[in-house]
Amino acid sequence: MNIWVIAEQQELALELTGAARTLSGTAGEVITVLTGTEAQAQMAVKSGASKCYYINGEMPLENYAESLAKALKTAKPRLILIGATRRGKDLAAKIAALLGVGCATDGKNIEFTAEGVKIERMVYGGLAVSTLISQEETVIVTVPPKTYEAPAQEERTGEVKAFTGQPSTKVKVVEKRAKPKDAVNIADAAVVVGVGRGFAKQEDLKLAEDLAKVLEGELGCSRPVAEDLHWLPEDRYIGISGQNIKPGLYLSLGISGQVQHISGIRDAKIIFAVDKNENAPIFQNADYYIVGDLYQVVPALEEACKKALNK
Ligand SMILES: Cc1cc2nc3c(=O)[nH]c(=O)nc-3n(C[C@H](O)[C@H](O)[C@H](O)COP(=O)(O)OP(=O)(O)OC[C@H]3O[C@@H](n4cnc5c(N)ncnc54)[C@H](O)[C@@H]3O)c2cc1C
Repeated sequence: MNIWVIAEQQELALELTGAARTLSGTAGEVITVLTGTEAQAQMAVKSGASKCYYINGEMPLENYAESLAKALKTAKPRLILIGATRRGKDLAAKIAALLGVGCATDGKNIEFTAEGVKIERMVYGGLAVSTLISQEETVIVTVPPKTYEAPAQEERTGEVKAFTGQPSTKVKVVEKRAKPKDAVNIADAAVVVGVGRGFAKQEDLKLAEDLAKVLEGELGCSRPVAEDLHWLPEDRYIGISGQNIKPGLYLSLGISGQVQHISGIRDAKIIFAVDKNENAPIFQNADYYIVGDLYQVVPALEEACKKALNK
């Protein structure tokens, strides 16, 4: 089975290339297209790509929809995996329309079966799983970061080429400025301390920061803390429209636990929640919890952790 992978982020390109290699078996071709350098493309080959095209130009990925669709029309892969970043989702919709094929968003547990390509997707904000079988000749699936593990790099050879298709856009890039971004990616943190609207003031987040420091963890938050209150950067909010995290420990402080937040913490190994409302929905998803005022509980937790960890 031939599979194309298209991703704008290096790590995601490797995750999807590894998944595609497993799905296609040794005989199938895996063609990866990534935005990046030749060296990054070489890494995709070592992750299982038979060929890798790199796009190292000025234009964002979605502007290559037409030229990529042209290449895909000729190649006719059975499956096209596209990294579900904002740009990737835009690109997937455009390519699906140009090729006239179906597009399943946020897919996981993808399998080739006798009936077709089986794809699982979370629906209703993560409350249910829908299973689709695509019997089309080609199907597009967008896959969020961290759905698959990036494989170990192996000594492999494959073709690496600059993508020659041109971007189609009337927009001209006049200047590029890096968006101020947190150096930390909470999706990779082993311990995440999540803060919610249970904190009355921004200064009070210091309590959570201190606890996170003792636990050598990172601070995450609910969406309103980042988007409405602007107390933390947007790449720290967790949930269906934010980050999916997979820490060993997620410590939720003053977060009610609405389904949109829970969707991002489902893969945490241990969820520990603190909320003053004994009926807070977060408790239904927590392994351990304390009903109490976080202004009293968090300093006590910090002390207890310091003692337990000899800090
Ligand atoms: C389309 C859509 C997408 C969304 N996506 C996301 C998403 O990705 N991520 C996300 O987080 N949200 C998302 N939301 C918002 C979500 O529905 C909730 O509104 C949000 O998660 C609530 O944030 P919160 O728990 O911090 O605040 P609240 O719901 O207000 O909860 C605050 C909690 O703090 C507790 N509390 C108050 N004071 C104290 C105290 N002193 N000590 C202890 N506990 C205290 C309260 O009992 C309460 O449980 C989305 C909503 C929509 C409609």
